Amino acid sequence: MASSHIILPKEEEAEAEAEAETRLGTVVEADHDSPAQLPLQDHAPGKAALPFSATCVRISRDSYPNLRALRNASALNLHDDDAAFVKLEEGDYGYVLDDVPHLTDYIPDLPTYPNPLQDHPAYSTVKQYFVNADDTVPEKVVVQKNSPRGVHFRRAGPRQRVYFESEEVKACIVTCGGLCPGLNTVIRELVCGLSHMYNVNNVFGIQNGYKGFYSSNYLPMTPKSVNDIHKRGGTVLGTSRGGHDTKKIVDNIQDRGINQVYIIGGDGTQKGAYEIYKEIRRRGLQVAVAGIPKTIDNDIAVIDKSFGFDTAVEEAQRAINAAHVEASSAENGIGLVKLMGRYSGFIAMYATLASRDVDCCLIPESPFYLEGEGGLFEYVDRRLKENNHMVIVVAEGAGQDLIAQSIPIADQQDASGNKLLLDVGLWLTHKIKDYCKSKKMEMTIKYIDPTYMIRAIPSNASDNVYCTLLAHSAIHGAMAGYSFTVGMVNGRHSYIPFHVSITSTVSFRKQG
Ligand SMILES: Nc1ncnc2c1ncn2[C@@H]1O[C@H](COP(=O)(O)OP(=O)(O)OP(=O)(O)O)[C@@H](O)[C@H]1O
Ligand SMILES: O=P(O)(O)OC[C@H]1O[C@](O)(CO)[C@@H](O)[C@@H]1O
Ligand SMILES: [Mg+2]
Repeated sequence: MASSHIILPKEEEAEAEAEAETRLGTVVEADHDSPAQLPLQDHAPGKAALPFSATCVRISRDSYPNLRALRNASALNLHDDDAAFVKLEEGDYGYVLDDVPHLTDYIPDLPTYPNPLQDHPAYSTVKQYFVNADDTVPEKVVVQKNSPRGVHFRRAGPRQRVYFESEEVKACIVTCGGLCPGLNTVIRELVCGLSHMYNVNNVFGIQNGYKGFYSSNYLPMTPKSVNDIHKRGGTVLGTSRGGHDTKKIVDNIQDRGINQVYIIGGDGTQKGAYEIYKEIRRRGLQVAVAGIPKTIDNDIAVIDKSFGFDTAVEEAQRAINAAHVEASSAENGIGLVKLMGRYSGFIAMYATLASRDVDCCLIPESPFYLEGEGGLFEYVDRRLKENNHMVIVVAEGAGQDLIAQSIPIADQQDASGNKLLLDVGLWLTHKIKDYCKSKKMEMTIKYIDPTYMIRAIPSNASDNVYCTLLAHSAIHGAMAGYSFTVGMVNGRHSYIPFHVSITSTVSFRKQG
C-alpha cells in the first residue's frame, strides 16, 4: 500500500552572518508497488531531499532579539538605501513587527475617511468585519517554550479608516511575467472589489506588462467588462518580460493621476514593484502600491502557497496519467513528464505525491547523477526489471548542470534576464535510450512536455476563492494607505514588506 513519509531533517548551518537554511527531505512511495526514488549523491536509497516542507530562515530574522542585526542592510540582503524603507517595531518577549510602509511615512497629516464598508448592507452587519489596527501575523508558528515571539507581519483586511476618498481613487492593474492560472480571477476581483466594496469606478488595465505603462493605452475596466474573464486562462491584459523602466513608469503614473497601482507577478515583478514604490516615495506621491504574488513555481518562500499552484498540479495529473498508460502498455515502457519549476520542484513534487504512479521525481533542489551506484540508470534498470515499466517526472530546472557538462552552450537569457533553461526532458530521453541500447535492452520511452498546458488554463474552484480573497486583501491595504506584497502567511492574509517578498524567493519553504 502506498504511503509517503515526510520528513527527514537535514540541516545546513551557515556562518553566523550568513543565511541559515534547513531542508527537510521526503520519501515518496508510489501507489503501484513502486517506491519512488531519487538518486542522491550520498547514495541514500529511497530517500529524496525534497523541498516539501523545508525551511528558509535568514539568520538575521531568526536570531532575534538582535534588532540591530535586523536593521542591518547586509543581514537583510538589501542595499544600504533600501534599509531606510525597513520598518521594524519591537514588542514584549522578542516580538518584532516587520511592518509595511504607509503613505503617512512621507506625507504627514493626510486626512482619513470612514471606510465605506461600514455603511455597506453586506458587510456592516458582520460582527468584527474590520481588523484591529494592531493585528499581526507570526512568520513562524512552531515555537518553543522559551523562544522569542519572533517576526510578525501586519494582518491584511479592511480598516475602520481609509486614506482615499472613493471618488478620488484612480487605480490601475498590470500583469507581468509568465502566465499562471487565476490571473483573470485576480483582475476581475480587483475591479469588482474596488467597485462593490469601495465604490471605486475609475480602474484601468495596463496592457502587456510593465512596458504598457508607457507604451500602450490604458484600458478602462468595469465590473461588466470583466464579468466572465475568470472562466478563461491567461490574462486579458496581456503580459511580458523585460521593459521595466522605473522612471518612465512612474512618470506615467504621475501624469495620469493614478493613485493605486496593483501589480500581479512573480519574483521579478515584485522587485519591479518595489522599485516603483521607491520612486513614488522619492517623488512624494500619494500613491499606494500593492503587489500580488503570482508564481506558479510556488517559489516565494514567505507565503504559504501561490495562487494557480493547485490548478497546475491538478492539470499535471493528466500528463502523468498519459505517461503511465503509455509506459504500462509497452514492454519496458518509460513515461517521462517534464513539469515547470525553474529553481524549485514544487509542481513536480506535488504532482508526484498526488499521482502515486510516479517512480522517480527529479527536482532542482536535489542534484542527481546518471551513472554508477545510486545513479538514475541503475534505478531505471531496477524498476524495469521489477515492474516492466516506470514513470519519471522531472522539473525543468533539474539536471541543468549535467546537461551543461555534456552539451556546452553559452548561457542565454530571456528579456527579464532569467536564464533560459535547456530541455532536461529531451536530454534525459536520449541519455536513457543510449543507456538501454548499450545494455542491449529493448525499451520504449515516451516524453510528454505539458509545460504550457498546465499554466494556460483557468483556475480551479479553490484557486478562484484564493484569488478573490487575495485581491480583496490587496484592495483593503491600498485603501488604508499601505504599500506591500499581499500573501497568506500561516493561513492568514498578511501585508508583507517588499524587502521580504523579494529576498525570500528561494526554493525552500519556511517551517512552521
Ligand atoms: N530586479 C528587477 N528590477 C525591476 N524590474 C524587474 C526586476 N526583475 C524583473 N523585473 C521586471 O519584472 C517583470 C517580470 O519579471 P520576470 O519576467 O522575471 O517574471 P516574474 O515576475 O519573476 O514571473 P515568473 O518568473 O513567475 O514568470 C519584467 O517586466 C521585468 O523587467
Ligand atoms: O516560456 P516562458 O513564458 O518564459 O515561461 C517559462 C517560465 O515561466 C515559469 O512558468 C514561471 O512563470 C517557469 O517555470 C518557466 O521557466
Ligand atoms: Mg521569476
